[in-house]
Amino acid sequence: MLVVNDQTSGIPEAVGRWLFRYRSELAPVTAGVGTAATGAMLHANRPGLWWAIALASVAASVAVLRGWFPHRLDRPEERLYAAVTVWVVGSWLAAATALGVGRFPLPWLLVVGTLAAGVPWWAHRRRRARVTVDRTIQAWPDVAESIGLVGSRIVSAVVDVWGWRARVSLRRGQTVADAINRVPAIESGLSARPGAVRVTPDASRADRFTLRVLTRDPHTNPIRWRGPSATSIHQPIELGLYEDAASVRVSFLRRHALVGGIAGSGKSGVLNVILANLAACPDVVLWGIDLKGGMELRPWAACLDRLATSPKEATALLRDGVRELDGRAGELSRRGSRLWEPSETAPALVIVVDEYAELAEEAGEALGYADSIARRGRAVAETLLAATQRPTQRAMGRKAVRSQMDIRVCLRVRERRDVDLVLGQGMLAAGWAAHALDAPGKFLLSAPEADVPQRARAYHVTDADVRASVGRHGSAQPCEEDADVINAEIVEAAPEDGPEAVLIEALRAAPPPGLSATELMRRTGMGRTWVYGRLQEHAAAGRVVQVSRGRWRARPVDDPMAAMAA
Ligand SMILES: Nc1ncnc2c1ncn2[C@@H]1O[C@H](COP(=O)(O)OP(=O)(O)OP(=O)(O)O)[C@@H](O)[C@H]1O
Repeated sequence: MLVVNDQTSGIPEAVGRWLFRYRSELAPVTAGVGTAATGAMLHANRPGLWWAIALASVAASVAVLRGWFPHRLDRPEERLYAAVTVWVVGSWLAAATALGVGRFPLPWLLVVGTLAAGVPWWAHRRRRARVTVDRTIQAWPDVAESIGLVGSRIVSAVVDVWGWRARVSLRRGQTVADAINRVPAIESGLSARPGAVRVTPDASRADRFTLRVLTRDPHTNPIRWRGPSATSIHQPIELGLYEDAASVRVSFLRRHALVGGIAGSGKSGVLNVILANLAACPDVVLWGIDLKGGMELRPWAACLDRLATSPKEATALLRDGVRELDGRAGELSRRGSRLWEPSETAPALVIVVDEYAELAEEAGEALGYADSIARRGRAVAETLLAATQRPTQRAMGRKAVRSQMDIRVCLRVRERRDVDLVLGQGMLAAGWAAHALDAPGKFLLSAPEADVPQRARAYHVTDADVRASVGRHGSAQPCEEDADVINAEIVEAAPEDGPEAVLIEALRAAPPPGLSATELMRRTGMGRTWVYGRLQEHAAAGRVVQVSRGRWRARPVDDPMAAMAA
């Protein structure tokens, strides 16, 4: 008897629990039944109210359509659905109030209307996601217990385009590192796909973290590059997109950068994005070192003032980089300033080194120069941008280059411990799981403006994009001018000897595409500042023209543009 009682009391409870659990799915049916009951009640008590109900339903549907309420309906298609539903329900209710719920064809209309309105409701992705989140919040205490985060709570949760995110509060004594170490367990506890969960520390509270569950990977497809985001080194460069579609923006002004990742992880792809932006900045001069025979950087040759493809050239390039640095430092101290502000006439110098490990192996002497630039280059806007597979001590040389890298772009690494190698000690434990990145171009960025491990994917710069960039920003092709017809004024301005005489002679004899500032520095033996200073003065006096970005020559006498400028 006692058993029978237990069973009978258990059935309504189970049904109640089931109804409550599936309340969202049952909402159209509940609304249909509720509307019929209200119609029956109104018809029995206030049948004359039908016109007020009809008017109210029109007013309410207009208000919904205009977005006056409810505010969480932020998409036009959702508002349209809600407005039509309100109007149809209101109209049916008005008819039922006047005529009675049982009058033909009102019952049939109610059934058909409930099903018709139910289909979009049941199919709606955001609603289903919301329901999943609600259920997850309810089930979290059990999940937390089984994954070893007993006592943690979901404080709030929102659904987004790719899944949902929640703020999780930890029990006293638990840390974000505990959650990070349990990411695979969380995925299992939530029955999510492997790789779907992200745990991000909360910068303001050590006992909280953001849990992100991606039902779909936003980075499945390559993201087409949309053109340069910067026209000056003073502006941040957009490297790609985070998983929430926000762009990854980072400033390269006065910062050395390291791009690390296994072969095929997309290092050259990231370098291409950076180069495509820097090439569009007239206040930047680019030098390149590519000891893989120029395979990666040669397509950019026309945008590089110098390209070294052999150990000897690389050593000479970095040695000149140090000379340039010294020249700039001297110039700064003469001016009494602390920082070199890059401009078109005093550009920043960025030295790009593809596969830095080759440099360490084949041009040991060059490492000393690179180290010097890494330590002293920031103030004078002379920086390194290095890519390498594994930035070990051996690959980076015994010098301090790696520790000087302010920007770290970490693509996929093979082993967990390589995360710390690229990003710095302790980063793996802090949740920077670069070993779990699963497609080329996916990366984690550590920089002064990016201190949380958010996955991003670099823009995909195609070969055609590189060609277009080089065509737009590279040196001009030789033109048809007669190189011997030059401005007489520059000849008159020439002193008998000294660097000024060498400079003028070089500019006078320059071929139509002009000479780069680097070449002029080499010929005169003077620093960049001196060369640019002289060029500016001659250009202001109309004696010299800038043929293309960073290339100069004496003004031809029959150059009408130059004559106008003069
Ligand atoms: N952001 C990206 N989106 C999509 N595909 C990319 C992206 N970056 C690179 N890839 C593709 O991945 C492949 C490898 O890229 P990449 O050559 O840049 O890798 P890497 O790390 O420089 O390799 P290696 O060390 O061998 O030079 C290429 O086929 C490239 O097209």
